[in-house]
Amino acid sequence: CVLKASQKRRPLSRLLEQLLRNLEKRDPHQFFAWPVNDNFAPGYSTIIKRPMDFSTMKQKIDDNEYKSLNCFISDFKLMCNNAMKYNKPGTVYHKAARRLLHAGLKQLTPQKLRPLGDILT
Ligand SMILES: COc1ccc(OC)c(-c2cc(C(C)=O)n3cccnc23)c1
Repeated sequence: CVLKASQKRRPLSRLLEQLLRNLEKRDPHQFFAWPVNDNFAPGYSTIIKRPMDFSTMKQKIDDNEYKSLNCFISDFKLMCNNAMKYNKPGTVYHKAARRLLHAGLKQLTPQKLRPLGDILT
């Protein structure tokens, strides 16, 4: 069937959605799936000035807010670094963030992304 213009996804959006799905697989407990709630994380919104989570990244893709892959990667790093700032080392969340950051950046290396071709230039 022919896609209507409104259904056509921009090439960058399609790529970012694929990368996001792969990153989400590294968060099996879904600690990063939604915004962190101050009720479960006392003082979170005073300590973390720029919260980020996978659902917000998905919305930014849908709203075409990411103009480049680097902006997407910056939000991913921000999300993980927020967790390593708020949660003490040794906590389940700090460890999950460090593992997620490490695994995620391995998926986002130029070697892994080069096969996607000129979509990134
Ligand atoms: C225990 O189940 C959940 C479920 C969802 C969460 O965040 C979306 C979190 C969560 C995620 C985080 C993070 C990422 O810092 N966190 C910090 C303190 C207390 N809870 C959380 C935990």
